[in-house]
Amino acid sequence: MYMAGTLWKWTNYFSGWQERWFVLDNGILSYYKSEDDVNSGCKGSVKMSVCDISVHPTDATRLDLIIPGEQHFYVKAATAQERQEWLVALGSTKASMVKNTDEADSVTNDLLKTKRSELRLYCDLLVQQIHSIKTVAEKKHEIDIQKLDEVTSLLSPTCDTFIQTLEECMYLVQSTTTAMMYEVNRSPTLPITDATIPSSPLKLSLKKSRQLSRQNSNDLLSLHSHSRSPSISSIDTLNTSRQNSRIRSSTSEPSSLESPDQTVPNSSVINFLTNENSSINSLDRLGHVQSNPKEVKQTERLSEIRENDGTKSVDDASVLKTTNVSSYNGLQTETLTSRLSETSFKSSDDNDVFLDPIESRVPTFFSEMESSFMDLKINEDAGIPVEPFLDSCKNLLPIFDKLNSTAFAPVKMDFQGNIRKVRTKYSIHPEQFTTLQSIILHEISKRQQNLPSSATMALLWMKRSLEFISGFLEEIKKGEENLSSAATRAYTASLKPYHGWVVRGVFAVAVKALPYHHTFLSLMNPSEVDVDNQTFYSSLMLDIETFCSATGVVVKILNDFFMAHNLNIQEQI
Ligand SMILES: CCCCCCCCCCCCC/C=C/[C@@H](O)[C@H](CO[C@@H]1O[C@H](CO)[C@@H](O)[C@H](O)[C@H]1O)NC(=O)CCCCCCCCCCCCCCCCC
Repeated sequence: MYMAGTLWKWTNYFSGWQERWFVLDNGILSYYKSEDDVNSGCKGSVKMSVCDISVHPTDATRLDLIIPGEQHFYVKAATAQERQEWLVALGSTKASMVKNTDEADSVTNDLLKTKRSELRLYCDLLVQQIHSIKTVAEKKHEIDIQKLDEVTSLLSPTCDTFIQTLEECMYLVQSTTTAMMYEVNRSPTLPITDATIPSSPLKLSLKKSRQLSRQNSNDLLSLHSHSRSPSISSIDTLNTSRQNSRIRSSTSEPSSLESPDQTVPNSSVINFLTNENSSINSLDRLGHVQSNPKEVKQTERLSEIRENDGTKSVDDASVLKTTNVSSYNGLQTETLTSRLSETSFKSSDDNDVFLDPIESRVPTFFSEMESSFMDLKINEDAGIPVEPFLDSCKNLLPIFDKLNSTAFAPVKMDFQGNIRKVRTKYSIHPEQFTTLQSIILHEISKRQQNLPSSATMALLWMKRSLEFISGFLEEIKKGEENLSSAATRAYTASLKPYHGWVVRGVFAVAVKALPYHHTFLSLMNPSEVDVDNQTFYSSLMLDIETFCSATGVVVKILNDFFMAHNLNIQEQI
């Protein structure tokens, strides 16, 4: 973490507050007479890991750094916002240093010691077994085949266990190293790259970081905790909202709104993704659209039609989506896709007028994704397949680059880091770890599930992140045009309960860097179509609905699993 800027430091009653140039680099905060003096040595410095940070009770620009029993630094920023930026930088530097040196390290070290002694044991066993084989084999004239079989049969499982334990050691070391480097480098000033570990922090002065602010009426300092039951799953919200936006089934009677010039054809609306057609282009896969752009002039019109004609739609796509969730609850889960595909075919068969959805749709960020949660084939026992899940998450990463602000760097790194943690674990035993749940169960059996570097924790935070993303998109779909408000509401209902003040500060900075609604829509628009085109807007809203619905199923399954295994840790980070 690197940060530099002007702060006023309390000197004494005679000189009062003196303007100084402060630099936070590599866990050390140093100050200089001025920016020009940076190369001629600092006037003082403090190591963040040993000092406490406190804010002044009445002065919103002041913060105090205290080395217990030794030294006090009283400093003031130019504005409350600048103080907040310093608090975030200083706080996260301190948090990452303390975290790495303390709990994570000691737990992992203990585990590594255990693993090492296990390895020693298997090694001794191997030596003994080879010795036994040698002894049997040396008796040239009277080789006891049965005995030989017996001693050699032990070799293979011992070798397997040895290798497995060795892999676990490597996993522990690798993920801890990754986590440590990742934590140390975690900073709102890092460049957004796809590199595994960022090589060097991007230097960003306060002047520059102020430019990040584009749109927000939120007060950066409003970091107070909101109470919420974290167990409320987003699926409940999804189900409720879905009831308000039913989509007509192929068999439903035409509603009064279905005059020929304004009909939303049944089949096209219901034509969600299909397994069978997965090779066809993504527009087709997500082709749940109006028949003709002219026919539905506004998205409000579309929802009006849906609300009005939804009452008879027992069989419709929205109900089916809910049915999938109910099926999951009854543990009869089919794939979301196969269920929807049935509907798609049924509706097309039942309708004489089946318009090609491609004609009336335009691509969106979602329809262009190579694969997403809509494509997940959830097992009958609700098992979530690992690779498709990770790919669906990975395909969300480009959004951070589109948002194009360093303020999202820590968020992207965390999300990406978690994908990597799960993938690393999966790669140890791809044949054994077929579902996310199998990975978690394995970690539980090894008592690794609560380690910061565990795949279980990574999945817990990924689930919370997906709840955030879904909540954010739901807000936009509901018509919220202030992205800060949308993000804040989604955040309050998903991640905030688990964040302490430092991380809430990171959110506050990120939310300030959000673009305007119109810019956001253009980021979701991969084609040349005008972003103000109504068909684009309608396509996007429908794609968002599908995305949120499919994500909701996954989140619900994970929620239930975490609850059932007492893994839904409530602690704040
Ligand atoms: C709309 C954009 C707003 C962006 C703001 C998003 C919310 C930011 C929240 C602040 C996150 C700060 C970064 C890191 C925080 C971590 O400390 C925290 C905990 O980390 C976890 O610690 C565990 C214990 O050590 C460890 O085991 C685990 O591995 C580790 O993850 N992590 C988090 O809180 C997770 C934050 C991730 C948030 C992802 C949000 C994704 C936002 C995407 C914006 C896209 C907008 C929607 C468009 C969608 C189009 C598809």
